[in-house]
Amino acid sequence: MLVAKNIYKSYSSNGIKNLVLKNISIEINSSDFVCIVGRSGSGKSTLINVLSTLLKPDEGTILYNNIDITSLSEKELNNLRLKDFSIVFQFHHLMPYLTAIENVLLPFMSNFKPVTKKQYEKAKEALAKVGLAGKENRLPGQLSGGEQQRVAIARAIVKSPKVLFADEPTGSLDKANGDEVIKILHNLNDEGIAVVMVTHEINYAKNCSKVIEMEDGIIKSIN
Ligand SMILES: Nc1ncnc2c1ncn2[C@@H]1O[C@H](COP(=O)(O)OP(=O)(O)OP(=O)(O)O)[C@@H](O)[C@H]1O
Repeated sequence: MLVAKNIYKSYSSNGIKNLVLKNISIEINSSDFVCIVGRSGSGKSTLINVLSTLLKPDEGTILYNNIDITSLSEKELNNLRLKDFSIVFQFHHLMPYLTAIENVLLPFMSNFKPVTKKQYEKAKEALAKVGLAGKENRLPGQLSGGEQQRVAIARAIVKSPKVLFADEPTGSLDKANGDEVIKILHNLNDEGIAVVMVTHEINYAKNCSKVIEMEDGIIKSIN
């Protein structure tokens, strides 16, 4: 479904080019739960950002259902991100003055039309899926850190994406809340969403269908 071929990515600052991804090739299937692991600075976040289209690679192709998404226009990329790809970060990035359900409804608001009853029901369903039924009308500040992250996951899945990218989704959580988030991601994967996750927590990589180990910008191993 997602095939990255010969990806190179560098950052430039003060005229100095830092090559961070060096000839990366990977294949992600629709049923995969992929974990990207590796030392700090090995290029994990850069890789997930390139795969999820947040960053453009310098070289290489990324085929999504046989379409090269590296050559899409910004408008086409936005469509892809709204429809098929979704992203969860280490920090939840919720709007503090909107309730949980209003935050989850945000992806429906990109066309400035009023939210429909069906969309509201979908948002409620997404919150129930992450174990937050009954807490729809709480503000983020009235939820625990783990619950806030689960609202962010509900927001990411409300439009039924095909691929969910998660960059250190448990990074700011304690073990119990981190475990809960991982369980939710596995449930979503069982329901048919491909998951691509960066994690420092080697235990969380154990139940993944693919573990990609990064080292200094190259893939050290794929298991
Ligand atoms: N926006 C940027 N501009 C310049 N250099 C960057 C930028 N983002 C990352 N880098 C550099 O690219 C390299 C890889 O960073 P990246 O964040 O992808 O690694 P990582 O494996 O995710 O690290 P961590 O586990 O610490 O989050 C690092 O040397 C980092 O300093």
